Amino acid sequence: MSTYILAIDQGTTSSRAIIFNEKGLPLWQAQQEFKQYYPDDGWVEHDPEEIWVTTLQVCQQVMQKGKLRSTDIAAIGITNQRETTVVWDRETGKPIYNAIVWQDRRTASYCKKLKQAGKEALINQKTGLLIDPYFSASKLNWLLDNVPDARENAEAGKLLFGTIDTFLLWRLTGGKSHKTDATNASRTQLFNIHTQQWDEELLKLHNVPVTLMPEVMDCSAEFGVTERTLFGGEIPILSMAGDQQAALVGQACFKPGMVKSTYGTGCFVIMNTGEQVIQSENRLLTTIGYRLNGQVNYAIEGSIFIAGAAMQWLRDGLRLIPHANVTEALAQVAKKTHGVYMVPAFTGLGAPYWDPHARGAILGLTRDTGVAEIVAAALQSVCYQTKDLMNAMAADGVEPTTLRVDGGMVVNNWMVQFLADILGVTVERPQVTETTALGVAYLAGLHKGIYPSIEDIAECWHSEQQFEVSMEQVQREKLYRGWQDAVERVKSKE
Ligand SMILES: Nc1ncnc2c1ncn2[C@@H]1O[C@H](COP(=O)(O)OP(=O)(O)O)[C@@H](O)[C@H]1O
Ligand SMILES: O=P(O)(O)OC[C@H](O)CO
Repeated sequence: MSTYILAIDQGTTSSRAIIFNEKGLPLWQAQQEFKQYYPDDGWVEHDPEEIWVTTLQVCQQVMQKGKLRSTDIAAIGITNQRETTVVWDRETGKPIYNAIVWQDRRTASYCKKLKQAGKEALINQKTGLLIDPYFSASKLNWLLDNVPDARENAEAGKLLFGTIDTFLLWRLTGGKSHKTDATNASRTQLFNIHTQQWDEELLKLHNVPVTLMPEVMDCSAEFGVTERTLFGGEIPILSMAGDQQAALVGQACFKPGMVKSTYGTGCFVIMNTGEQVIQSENRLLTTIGYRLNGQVNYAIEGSIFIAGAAMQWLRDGLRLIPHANVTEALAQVAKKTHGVYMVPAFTGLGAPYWDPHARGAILGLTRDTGVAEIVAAALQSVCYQTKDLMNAMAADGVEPTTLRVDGGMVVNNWMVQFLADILGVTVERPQVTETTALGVAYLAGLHKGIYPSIEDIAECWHSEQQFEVSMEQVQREKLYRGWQDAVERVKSKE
């Protein structure tokens, strides 16, 4: 029996495919970036056709690299940028509009009205989420209200909704399978995380006909088979999970209290809380970590909208650096006591502030501030934001002792060391940092029987480096107070 798993990782800035062996080692990879569309202030869109084409191409490329045929692939797993919303025509498969990306803020006023109508407690109790443009429901409502004929066609049952996992599944199966998994469903704000059903009251609140909604499955399940023509034969699709939850699995955080933090475009800290549903009193999200055999494993999450994206802004927006990989060397030569703080609130502030109107700032500049200090401040902002989230978790009574990190930014040793120092906890970096793809490969392997249980998966996790705390408490507190002061200055007055 073949034991190769093809993991599709459809992220915010690129589509990736990786083939893993049964030991969880990546053998071949392919990646393609795609275009970001910013049609208006705070709007972010993707072209779903570009998402589909880049995804298909990276899958085909990775199979070519490994000289593999469809029969050599035991299963496909799909993991994806979450919340991003697509609506398409059931007959033609054509999207009615671009995908509205999770970062998009166009529904801020709709969200404000929901808040003013006093709906936050209801939404929070049922979905574990807060009212913010981040989640799919307000985006879906916008599409139905603003795309010509959309509402009429939706009510006539002609349209389908999906997050990116569902859209890709629909295309991969030639329009035969309209499904999602519980983790992706839990980010829509239309899914009741207690009953595990689409919630009638929430569908009504957001004015969404239920006929649009996909079937919700476990993360390891029979999602469908690929259309023969795509890869020269059918390949079963046996897992799906939102990318941050997939990383929780890829980091083998299976025990309550274990935390992973992923540093890609944004940063997402997730703690496993087991069967316990923790309703945060500090504006964190309750979400589904994974669902296996109908058994729900809950998690608590803090989401930061800008992490690696701050490096992209230094590179593309300010042209201060040629590439993100020079930031480590620059930060090393920055003055130790530079006093510069960057608050990268380009699209508002996420957890625990949830201020969609806040905007970014660089504070504490002096005549001897140079590129190195600004770069260091950008890297540090990501670490300070992680501390904000860890503090919120601690205030909710769940305090982590170690942290497992992954994502494109964690190759930066300077940043990871500062993270350990500012948090005051040991930070662990695994051997395989493509944990998102790995997680969904594990989930597919679980269904296929390659891994008999999650305990077998946990044995595949190996540390590459541990970063121990080397900063004095007094220094940590002083630096963090400076950050808190900087955040106060960028918060909106609304
Ligand atoms: N050496 C580095 N130091 C800091 N940031 C980096 C470094 N290398 C890459 N990055 C950042 O990591 C991000 C890419 O991470 P990745 O996990 O691929 O993101 P995503 O999945 O969100 O597309 C980019 O925003 C990039 O700026
Ligand atoms: O594509 P990433 O890695 O930036 O992740 C995006 C998140 O899933 C948004 O919630």
